[in-house]
Amino acid sequence: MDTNLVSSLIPDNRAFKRASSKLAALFSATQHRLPTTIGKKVLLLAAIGGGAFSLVRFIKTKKNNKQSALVLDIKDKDKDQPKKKNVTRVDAVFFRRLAKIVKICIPSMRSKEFLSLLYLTALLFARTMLSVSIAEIAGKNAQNLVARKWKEMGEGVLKFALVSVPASFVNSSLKYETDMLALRFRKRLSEYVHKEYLEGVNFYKASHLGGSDKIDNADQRVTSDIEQFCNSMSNLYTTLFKPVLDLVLFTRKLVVVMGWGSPLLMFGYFIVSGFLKKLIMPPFGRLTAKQSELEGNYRTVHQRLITNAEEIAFYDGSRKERQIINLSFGDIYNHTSYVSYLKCLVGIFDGFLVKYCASIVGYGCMVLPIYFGIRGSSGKDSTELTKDYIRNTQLMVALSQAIGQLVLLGNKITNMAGYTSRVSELLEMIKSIKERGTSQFTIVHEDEIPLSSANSPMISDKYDAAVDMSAWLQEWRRRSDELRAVKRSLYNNTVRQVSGGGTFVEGDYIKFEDVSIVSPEGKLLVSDLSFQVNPNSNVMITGPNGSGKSSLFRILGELWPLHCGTVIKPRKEDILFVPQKPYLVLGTLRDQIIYPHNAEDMKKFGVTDDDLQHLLTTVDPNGTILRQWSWDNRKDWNSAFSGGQKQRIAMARLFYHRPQFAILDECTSAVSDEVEDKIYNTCKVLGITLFTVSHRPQLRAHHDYQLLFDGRGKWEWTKINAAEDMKKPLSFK
Ligand SMILES: Nc1ncnc2c1ncn2[C@@H]1O[C@H](COP(=O)(O)OP(=O)(O)OP(=O)(O)O)[C@@H](O)[C@H]1O
Repeated sequence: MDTNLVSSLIPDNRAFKRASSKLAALFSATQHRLPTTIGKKVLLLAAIGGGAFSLVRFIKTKKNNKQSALVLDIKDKDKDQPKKKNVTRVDAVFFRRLAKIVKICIPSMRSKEFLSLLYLTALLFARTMLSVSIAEIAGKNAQNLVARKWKEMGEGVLKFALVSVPASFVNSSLKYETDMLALRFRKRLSEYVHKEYLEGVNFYKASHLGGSDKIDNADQRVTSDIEQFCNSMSNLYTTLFKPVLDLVLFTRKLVVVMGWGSPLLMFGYFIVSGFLKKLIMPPFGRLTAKQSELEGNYRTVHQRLITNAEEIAFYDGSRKERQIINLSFGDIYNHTSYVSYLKCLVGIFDGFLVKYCASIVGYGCMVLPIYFGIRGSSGKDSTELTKDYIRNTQLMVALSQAIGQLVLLGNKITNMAGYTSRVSELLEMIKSIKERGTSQFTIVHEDEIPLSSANSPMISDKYDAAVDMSAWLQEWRRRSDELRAVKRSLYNNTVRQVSGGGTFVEGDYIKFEDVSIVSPEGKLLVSDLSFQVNPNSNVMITGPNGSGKSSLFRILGELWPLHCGTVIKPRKEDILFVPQKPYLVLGTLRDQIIYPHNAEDMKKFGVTDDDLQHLLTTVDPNGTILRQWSWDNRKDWNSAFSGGQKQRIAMARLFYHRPQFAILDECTSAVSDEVEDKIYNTCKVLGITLFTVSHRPQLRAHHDYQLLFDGRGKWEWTKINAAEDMKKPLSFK
């Protein structure tokens, strides 16, 4: 502020005059330190450079954000479904939805939440009253100080100390009550959602039945989104109530001491700046909802990793899963940096218009009546003017803060619109599921199947259905032999950390020497196991439930430590595990076959979609999969495929990788005997040596040896005589 203007307001105060002239001297010294022209140039360059840098960053951030939205579509979402309406604006829909949720959070006037709201209101009211009285005391103290009235000054300080006790209590209680209100809202809303979501089989329908009722990231919505919504609602009440109350009280006070002119000027200013702000405001509601969705995706991919940890570990799928998780996090990173940047831009605007410009207008409002000597200021002495000045400054600052907070409230409300839409969608979808409960699914006729399915590779021009399959499989075997070295380069397994007391040795065959299988809980499942499997001699493993069949593979796959003995086995990438529970990765139909490879790996190996089609047709001759989906289709494959289709996909994956050894852990139980025979014959043609866990005697026909566990630690290794043993039960001798 102009120091001369201040001095003129307080003409008798010499100390103040001295201080202000020192300040003015300091100011002018700083101004003259740089030659003016150079200083201006430097400032101009800095401003242009800063502006250009900000612009480039803004464009870059915006571009990144767009790319991520295009590339990172990794959600378990059916793209063929029509888009759900997603309203995240602050409009009538928002207020309607908000009113519905508020009704759930505050069910009655006698509810805890309503009482909590009343208490919070009383605290807010008390805080404003205390602020007004602190402003009065501060003004009086300043007056007494300037007038050197030490006794009154002492009383003033004492009053200040007395007021500070309830002020501290009120401030801390306000924070506590706001948090508690949010927690109470969350309890109500969560319990309501739990009741609806877990009623009957709603949770199943919500996550497994497709269509517009399908809830994506239900867990994220129920846990995080509800919490965020309740926090923002509780905070909104506090931040809305305070400025409104301040506005009324401080305006009243100001009108008494300064008349209507100054407050009206202040209001006018904020109405204009509020309008300007609305013009430039980015769609923060939609961006907040998007942020929650991305956080939900990120949570989902981590959750999938935990749920399917064993299957992924068996497939050695960490590389692919890392890509998926990084992609999902990258999406969050890009989006968050874009939103932060927009917030920064809006913050610059807010700071300029709402804080600094408002202060300038405030000073104008305060100084002009004194300057022109209106409202009785002309006859006042310096102590009176100092008192007025300090009191009016505090009132004006409080008023401008109150109006500023109301203008800034727009940011909070748009943010809240995002959470409101996420929570409302959840409630609306659950309601729709409940209402649809007994309705039937609509039959879609062949000619109504969407275009993407009509493009399915089954009718692709390139695919030659009449090709001689056994010749094609021989050719595939030759090609995959050539590719083995390239595939090996994908994994860096030469140095392996082996935990436990036993030894792993690399070899061209599988051999167990005096190996005991011990469970993580220390239970001895099989003791001193010794056998050898050479290439092209298949082994069948049988035994009662829980006898340690899968555990044998956990050791072979190095998921469990080797307790004792020696295991000789080929490199990790030469053994493929096909677990009991077929694992389906997030991604396209193509990704399901080539897992844990990705599309780039497949291209690198020279494998085409037609090759994949041949492989899939081997296990799915009627085309139950390819007639429905094309290679680029993305689905929630766990729900989309039937049990048998999942197993067929797992087998096509086995043929794609064509390892030297394959471990089949009861993974053909859901396909017909005919398809099962076909699968085993194809493995023979491709030269895959099998290790099969099965309880079905007829599978002996495809195996050379049998390893039998008795469930009490004993085992038996026998040569299979298919003709004799076919009908024998699979029991210990
Ligand atoms: N992660 C684990 N922690 C503790 N115990 C485990 C774990 N995994 C398996 N077990 C135990 O090890 C034992 C053998 O399990 P395994 O899965 O090898 O049985 P299985 O012979 O394959 O049975 P099934 O025929 O039912 O598949 C079981 O008693 C099981 O409870």
